[in-house]
Amino acid sequence: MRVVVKVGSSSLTTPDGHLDPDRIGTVVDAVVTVRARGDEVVLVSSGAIAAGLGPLNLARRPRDLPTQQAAAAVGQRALIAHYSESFAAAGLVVGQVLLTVDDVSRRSHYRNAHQTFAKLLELGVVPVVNENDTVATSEIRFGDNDRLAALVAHLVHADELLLLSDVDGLYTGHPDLPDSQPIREVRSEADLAGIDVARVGSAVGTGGMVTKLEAARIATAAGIPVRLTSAARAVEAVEGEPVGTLFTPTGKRRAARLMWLAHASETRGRLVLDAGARRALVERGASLLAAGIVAVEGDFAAGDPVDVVDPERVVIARGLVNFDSDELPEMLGRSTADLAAELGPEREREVIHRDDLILMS
Ligand SMILES: Nc1ncnc2c1ncn2[C@@H]1O[C@H](COP(=O)(O)OP(=O)(O)O)[C@@H](O)[C@H]1O
Ligand SMILES: N[C@@H](CCC(=O)OP(=O)(O)O)C(=O)O
Repeated sequence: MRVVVKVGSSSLTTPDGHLDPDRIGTVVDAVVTVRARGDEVVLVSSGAIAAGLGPLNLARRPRDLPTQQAAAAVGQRALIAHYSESFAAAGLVVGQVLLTVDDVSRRSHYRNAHQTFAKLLELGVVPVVNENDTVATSEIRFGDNDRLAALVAHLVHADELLLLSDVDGLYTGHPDLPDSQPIREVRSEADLAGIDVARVGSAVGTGGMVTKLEAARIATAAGIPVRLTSAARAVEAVEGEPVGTLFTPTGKRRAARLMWLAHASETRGRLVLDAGARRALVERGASLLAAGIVAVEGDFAAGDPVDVVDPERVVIARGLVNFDSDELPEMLGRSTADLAAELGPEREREVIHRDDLILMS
């Protein structure tokens, strides 16, 4: 059994921007409980920026990226020092893993990260993961660690993802509102209809409940169950108590390549399909041929991820394109046989092969 535990900034730090030893202690206890029964655990911990505020005399979470990066550099050191000491007391060694979007979205990096985790777990280390905030720029930033945790859960082939926050589960509306009711189980998207997650959460956390639901969607679609509860109930959660909200799997594990394609990659352009090509992709699971494309938008190279949109510009799929954006215009609407005859055999390929295509709905 392999568990990924993700804990948010609001559950680890005091409002004045320092680490809260008692609250970190409950998370450490949960990890130690998992390890004591012989299971493996990866800890995804936020809190670097929040823990850097106090030492830098910053009153609140900075809005600008350079100050966030500086705070993260200071706070991450304190965070990992605290974890190292706490886990050492239980005889466990900590390894720090700082990831960028590229590490979970580029195929070669993904493989590399997978091997690193495999070795750390084999050696009995507790990997403590965070985004590499000090180098991540705004364009390539996760920002919140919820989605990062879901992608890490897929990366390490986790059996469960535990999201720990300052709230003890999902509610029908903001938990401060008197009418909000707890939700014990989410089995499909339909169970989320009418649930209000619009209001943001704590002052130090990012994304609120919205990013947690996104993380739950990513993980459950890949066959990984997700439990959302408060950090205070972490030990009960890892002991299998039915605390918080359980999101049950909705899909099966997918190839890592398709996982990052759907959830982590940034597309470089769009291919607009005609109605026939749309049907071929959606109903028959066919590859995308030049004959069914009516327009090409953006500037991309062969191998880049692109969005595939229908005539109304609704995204229906994402795929790895086999041609550069400047090669495609002369190919549009033409049959594969024509392309081969007029432009050479290298143009005979499908524009996106079905194995490199993922339907988005
Ligand atoms: N429907 C809802 N159910 C539960 N919490 C909600 C809901 N809508 C908004 N929230 C807010 O989301 C917050 C958790 O998000 P966040 O502060 O980003 O946490 P973390 O730092 O743990 O990632 C909760 O404290 C809560 O105030
Ligand atoms: N990587 C950032 C995490 C950002 C963040 O606030 O995430 P979260 O508290 O999980 O919503 C940090 O360590 O400060």
